[in-house]
Amino acid sequence: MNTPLFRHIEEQLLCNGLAICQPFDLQLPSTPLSELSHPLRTRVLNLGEQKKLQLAGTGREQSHQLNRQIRRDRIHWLTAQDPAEKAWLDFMAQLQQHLNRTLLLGLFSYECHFAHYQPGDFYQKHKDAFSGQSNRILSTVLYLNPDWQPDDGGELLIYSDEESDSVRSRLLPQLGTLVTFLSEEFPHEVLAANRHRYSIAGWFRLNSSVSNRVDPPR
Ligand SMILES: O=C(O)CCC(=O)C(=O)O
Ligand SMILES: [Fe+2]
Repeated sequence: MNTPLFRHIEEQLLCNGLAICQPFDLQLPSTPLSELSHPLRTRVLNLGEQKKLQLAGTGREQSHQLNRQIRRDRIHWLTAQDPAEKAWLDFMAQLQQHLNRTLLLGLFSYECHFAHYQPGDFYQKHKDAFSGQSNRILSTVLYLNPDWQPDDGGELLIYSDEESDSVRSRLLPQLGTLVTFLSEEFPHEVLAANRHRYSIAGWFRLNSSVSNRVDPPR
């Protein structure tokens, strides 16, 4: 059922290391992303009301104060307990299977969290993985904001490489847009918005188990 979408992601990843899927892409007449996104937006709004979104960190050793200079979002990890969250995890499990079959990526697990950026919040230029130091291989972001306008800000900037400041893609966080990219390849940055900005950021990982110890997700 999701084959055209998965094939689109597969082909773009193969050519560019980066795949952008927009809900009204004419090449993808029946993308399920809009359908999946609505209940996920409702869910993250509820989590916000229940104060279940927590300040995010960027690494265990870093102090809270330093984190605040790098990223300002609040997060909540998805689990299969909630039906909307489970639907997203199931969908990503299908994508994992597809990419392993077609691109032989050896993706082993997927972890993801909701993120809420309040007006003015940002995430400075960073990479999600550094070669040899992490088993995060593929990053994904699904956006959950209906009617996002260019004036609202909050774009995701994806840079060509570490050295240059040349922006390869600039993306509005529009409801149902999904971006997938190789975690070690692309530095990226979230610009401050003047609206509340919701998303699901996730990572496929390789298995880095040693001596029969299976690496836990996260
Ligand atoms: O929300 C986005 O556009 C990207 C978020 C991000 O880069 C991250 O959470 O690592
Ligand atoms: Fe990131």
